[in-house]
Amino acid sequence: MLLHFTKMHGLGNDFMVVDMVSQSLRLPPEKIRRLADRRFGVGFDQLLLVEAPTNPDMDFRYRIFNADGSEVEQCGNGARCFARFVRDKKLIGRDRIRVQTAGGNIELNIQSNGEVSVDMGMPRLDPEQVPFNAQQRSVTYPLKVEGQVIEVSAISMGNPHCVYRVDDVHQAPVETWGPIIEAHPDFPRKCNAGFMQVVSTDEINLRVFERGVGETLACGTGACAAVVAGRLQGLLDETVKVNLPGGSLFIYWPGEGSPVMMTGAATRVYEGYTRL
Ligand SMILES: N[C@@H](CCC[C@H](N)C(=O)O)C(=O)O
Repeated sequence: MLLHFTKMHGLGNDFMVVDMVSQSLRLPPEKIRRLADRRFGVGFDQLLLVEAPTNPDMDFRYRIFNADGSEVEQCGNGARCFARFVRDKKLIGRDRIRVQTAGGNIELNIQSNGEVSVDMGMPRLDPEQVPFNAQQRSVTYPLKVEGQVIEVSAISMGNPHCVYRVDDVHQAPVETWGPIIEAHPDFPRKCNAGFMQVVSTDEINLRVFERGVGETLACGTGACAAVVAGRLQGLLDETVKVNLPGGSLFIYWPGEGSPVMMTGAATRVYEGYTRL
């Protein structure tokens, strides 16, 4: 059987996007891992499925699978690509698109310059919502990593994030501590490990070791979580430029009680068919 897909990326965080409204197929985890393989398959960080909504107030259901085959709740860079995909394929005629995800409903807005703004919803800050093992909510929490105790933020953007502030992202122990933090027992559903350098009150540098993938060139939900973490620590303004290895995003978060807004590029690379 042939599967039709579109290869897209958001700042180098790359996706295989599949229209499941007009195609029907089963993609078990071992098949997803094979497709994600950069030598034996198409190669991607996440597989994004475009489905009909189960909630009549929504336009689509957006499902996300990591390269390791696990289904996850949210993906920010993927959301921007999702918007471009459904618009370019004429699956919808509007630039404002409401999407249902396992991590909550989000709203996507395609702008006249082609960039996409996403209302990513409210950050979840209570430890049980992340989920994170702590007795009570705090701005930062101690976390034991390789015999050292570091201070981190634990935030859910629909999916779990740990944000650790470093002096210089280029020197940060992303390759060594990333996998340890990702699988840390205090994050019972694992987490995406962000390493954030505050450059000024309106700019940060960020590297993210993503759950189920490894370090990616960009992570949209990671950028949102980092800005929330920085704002709660009193370090950042409402609008922050987030520099990731693959490019920059703009994140706007006025504070608690408000949703996080993310704006950035979404790029189509090519379309293809692959045999399943
Ligand atoms: N690349 C994403 C996040 C994808 C999901 C993540 N790896 C997880 O397991 O939660 C983004 O842009 O947000």
